[in-house]
Amino acid sequence: MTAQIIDGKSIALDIRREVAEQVRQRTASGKRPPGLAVVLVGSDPASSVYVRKKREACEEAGFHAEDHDLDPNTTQETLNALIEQLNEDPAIDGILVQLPLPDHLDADEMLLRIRPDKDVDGFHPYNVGRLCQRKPELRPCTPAGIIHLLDAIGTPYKGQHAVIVGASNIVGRPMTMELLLKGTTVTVTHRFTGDLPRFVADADLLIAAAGKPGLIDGEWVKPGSTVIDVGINRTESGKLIGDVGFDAASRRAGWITPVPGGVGPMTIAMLLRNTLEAANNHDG
Ligand SMILES: Nc1nc2c(c(=O)[nH]1)N[C@@H](CN(C=O)c1ccc(C(=O)N[C@@H](CCC(=O)O)C(=O)O)cc1)CN2
Repeated sequence: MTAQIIDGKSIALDIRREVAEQVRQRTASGKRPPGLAVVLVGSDPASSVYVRKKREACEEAGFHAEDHDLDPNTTQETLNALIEQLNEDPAIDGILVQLPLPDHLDADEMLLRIRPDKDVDGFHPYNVGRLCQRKPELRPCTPAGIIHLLDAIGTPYKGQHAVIVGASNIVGRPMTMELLLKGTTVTVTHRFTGDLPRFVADADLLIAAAGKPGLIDGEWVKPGSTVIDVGINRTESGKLIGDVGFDAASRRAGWITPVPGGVGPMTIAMLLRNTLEAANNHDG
């Protein structure tokens, strides 16, 4: 068997075009464009790439985008004050602070200060709680993007066993909630899980989000399953690879996402969607 490739890049482009069209209609009817503030603290190379991509996507969609590039030594007080200012700014519908923050800053404290209706990352405890309560409002972008991909390939969800590798706040935990909402049986594995190959071999739906290159041997993958690889790891030669051994996995799986060009572009597309949703909510 050779897996079919889930083309996240192309699906994300379709979403971005749809968002741009809705922004065009908004502004044609006299409404202001959605406003997104993108905050980057420091100059971590991967974060700088993601932030640049987010800013380009905003511009292309016709958003009002504000860049806030802060010094790596920025204090918690300065970051908090910026968030207060953006919370009060009527031109800003969404606030995104790129993670991870430098070690001296407390991301949880920062997230608590973002107004939940402007939390387009879906990381504020209010939005996390709403998702857990089965009443999602602004949803974390990467899991929402993965659900979009799974919908696009006609995933049956109910009766399926999903195995999520990695229990991060950004992917693993909200992904669990998204799949529970769909009626899927979910197992979450993490760094203390023994016998990972046994869990992977039982997964109809494998979500690999550990951020460890090649952690999952493609030979473990269940034949005919769907493999979603969230890992984006740069090798010494500069190549991007996922958490799953792609060649062997794609000989066994029914569907598989590539790295790059799979989940990553969906994260950005969903950020645009969330910002448009926040702007529509702010119209009153
Ligand atoms: N505030 C946030 N911080 C982080 C998030 C997030 O959702 N919100 N997620 C990740 C990183 N991330 C978004 O910020 C992200 C990761 C990957 C991509 C992407 O487009 N990847 C491309 C390859 C890009 C490259 O050349 O390196 C791909 O996979 O095709 C976009 C966004 C952590 N931080």
